[in-house]
Amino acid sequence: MGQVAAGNPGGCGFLGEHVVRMLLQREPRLCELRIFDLHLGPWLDELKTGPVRVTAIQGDVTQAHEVAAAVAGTHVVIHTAGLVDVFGKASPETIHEVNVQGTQNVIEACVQTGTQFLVYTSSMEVVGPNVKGHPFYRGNEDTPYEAVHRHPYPCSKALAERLVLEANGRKVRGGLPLVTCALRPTGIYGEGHQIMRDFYHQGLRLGGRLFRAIPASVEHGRVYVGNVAWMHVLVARELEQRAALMGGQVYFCYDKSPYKSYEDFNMEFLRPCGLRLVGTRPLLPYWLLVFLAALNALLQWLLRPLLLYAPLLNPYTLAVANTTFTVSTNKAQRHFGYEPLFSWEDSRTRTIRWVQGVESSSQ
Ligand SMILES: NC(=O)C1=CN([C@@H]2O[C@H](COP(=O)(O)OP(=O)(O)OC[C@H]3O[C@@H](n4cnc5c(N)ncnc54)[C@H](O)[C@@H]3O)[C@@H](O)[C@H]2O)C=CC1
Ligand SMILES: CC(C)[C@@H](O)CC[C@@H](C)[C@H]1CC[C@H]2[C@@H]3[C@H](O)CC4=CC(=O)CC[C@]4(C)[C@H]3CC[C@]12C
Repeated sequence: MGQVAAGNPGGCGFLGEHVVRMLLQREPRLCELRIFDLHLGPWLDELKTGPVRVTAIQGDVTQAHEVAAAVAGTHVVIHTAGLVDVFGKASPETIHEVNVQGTQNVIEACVQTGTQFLVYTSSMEVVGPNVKGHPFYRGNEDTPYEAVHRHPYPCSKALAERLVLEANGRKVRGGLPLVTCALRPTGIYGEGHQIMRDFYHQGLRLGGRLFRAIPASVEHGRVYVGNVAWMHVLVARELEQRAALMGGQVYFCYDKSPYKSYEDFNMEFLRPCGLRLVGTRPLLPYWLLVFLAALNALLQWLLRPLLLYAPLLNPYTLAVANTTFTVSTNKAQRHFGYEPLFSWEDSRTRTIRWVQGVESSSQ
């Protein structure tokens, strides 16, 4: 692959920023990087002084013409843009419009303008946990699992992923085949993770304590944002040479992060920052948590005309947190030589430092 011009819809988000920085640090053939996002970050300005031509484009993936203009002339597109909402902040229609129609617009832009390689950030949620609460224990890309969803977010990710995979092989302008690939991160953590910041602030408000709501036995797969970004860069690099093997494939994003409950895993970073998790088992019975989650959903609906009430606890987040979902796979290693760039110890240290930075900035 010669000189590379890459496009990154969603490049200003939590994952997107790490993908942008990883591309600039570790892709020597990159000559131009276009960052397309609804909300451009101020940090982009510091990137424009380097050897790579960095272009920040403010735009909306739901607007096909804006996407086409941004994609035209690129060699590869890394599509991380999305509405990551499981808290009821956006309507189901908006989630669908951004995540599904927006992805369709990215695909069509590649076809119409001749971009041959598309990497899509999918999600573990395409698989599960399903509405029946079936555990997915150390599963891989081929593990049979009844992927049944009702929530708008997982539904939108599953639809978008299917569009991307079905587009593999379509002829783009110029007659060459489009080569697509979807990456499925499990719960991403690291510098910039808003939910981790929310948990930290919640703990500060509660006198340095968080109260266990989920049994420690319920394990949730997590992956460090730097390793997810690295996997995206590797796929963007290898997709051309390994098109026959990788085209139309899905890959879970994984690293050496330990399998723990969502709350215990968060405490790996919050405990060194002075918080403690109260209770070796859930302090409230599950039926009461279900009631409180339903009450939050009712309050959100009643208050919507006045204000946005979107707490962490709602029926969906409780169900997901309470269902084991862990992956164990090496498909990415087998197909394109992926090895995590950051060890668990390094990932943990970097995340702790970031939370401590949140601590100092909020004092
Ligand atoms: N955060 C997580 O734990 C996981 C995230 N993912 C996926 O990774 C991707 C990135 O997620 P995060 O970085 O966590 O989310 P984020 O919300 O931090 O970033 C999403 C980015 O997309 C942009 N965006 C949203 N709507 C847009 C639109 N209409 N037009 C253009 N840009 C738009 C946002 O401005 C933001 O910069 C998403 O596709 C998400 O589904 C997958 C698995 C886990
Ligand atoms: C209030 C308690 C029940 C608390 O434990 C709730 C935690 C809850 C906010 C998180 C538990 C599992 C998370 C999701 C999981 O990591 C999978 C995801 C994949 C994505 O593509 C986007 C984010 C998320 C849905 C993630 C969101 C936060 C949780 C539901």
